[in-house]
Amino acid sequence: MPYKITANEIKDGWQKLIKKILKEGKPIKDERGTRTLEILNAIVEIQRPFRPNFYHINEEIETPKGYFWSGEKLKEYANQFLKPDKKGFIYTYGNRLRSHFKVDQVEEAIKRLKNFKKTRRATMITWDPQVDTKEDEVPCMILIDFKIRGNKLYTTGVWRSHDIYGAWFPNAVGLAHLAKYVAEKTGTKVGPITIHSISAHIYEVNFEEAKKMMR
Ligand SMILES: O=c1ccn([C@H]2C[C@H](O)[C@@H](COP(=O)(O)O)O2)c(=O)[nH]1
Repeated sequence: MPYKITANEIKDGWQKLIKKILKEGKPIKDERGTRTLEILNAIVEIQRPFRPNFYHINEEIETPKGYFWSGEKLKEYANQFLKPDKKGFIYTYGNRLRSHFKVDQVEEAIKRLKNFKKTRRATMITWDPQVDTKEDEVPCMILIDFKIRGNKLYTTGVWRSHDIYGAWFPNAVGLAHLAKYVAEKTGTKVGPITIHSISAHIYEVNFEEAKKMMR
């Protein structure tokens, strides 16, 4: 059975998911020989990824206290979701979405949403079978989908494999920034963001930090 979590903000969704894995995760050794605790098919819905303020400017995403992803580093990472340039990395999500396949999937999705608001076809992928069936470092976020319903933009991301302590939070912030961009371009409001992690795991080296973060 999938695990369903609903949260107001990204930070709350992350904490609830960590708790779930620490409590119910099964020990799995991955193909690098590293120990993890894992649950399969964790689906987290974040209802308000951005905390609105009175004037709707400088909307904020709160970072968990003491967490190593924050400030400029987090902003820079989140921006990568929108940048076509992979800047020497093996892959980046922005590159896969906007340039790698010789099509800007973000702009194409926006076009479809503008042409027909309730379209079910505003979907983007990152997995390139030509490359990713052979390489070791391959994208974890595989698919992003947008739906407009009631003038709200619903964003869904699917991760084949998700490091919940080390990467889920910045990944979610990146997805939220992408959603914001698409919402602005389509004249909609950022609605819920749903993150489906097929393998949701925490590495053994992070167990203690993860527990501390829950206090
Ligand atoms: O955006 C990313 C990129 C990587 N990872 C994590 C997931 C896994 O812990 C690891 C990749 O290992 P494999 O699933 O490829 O073995 O990196 C993420 O969580 N998010």
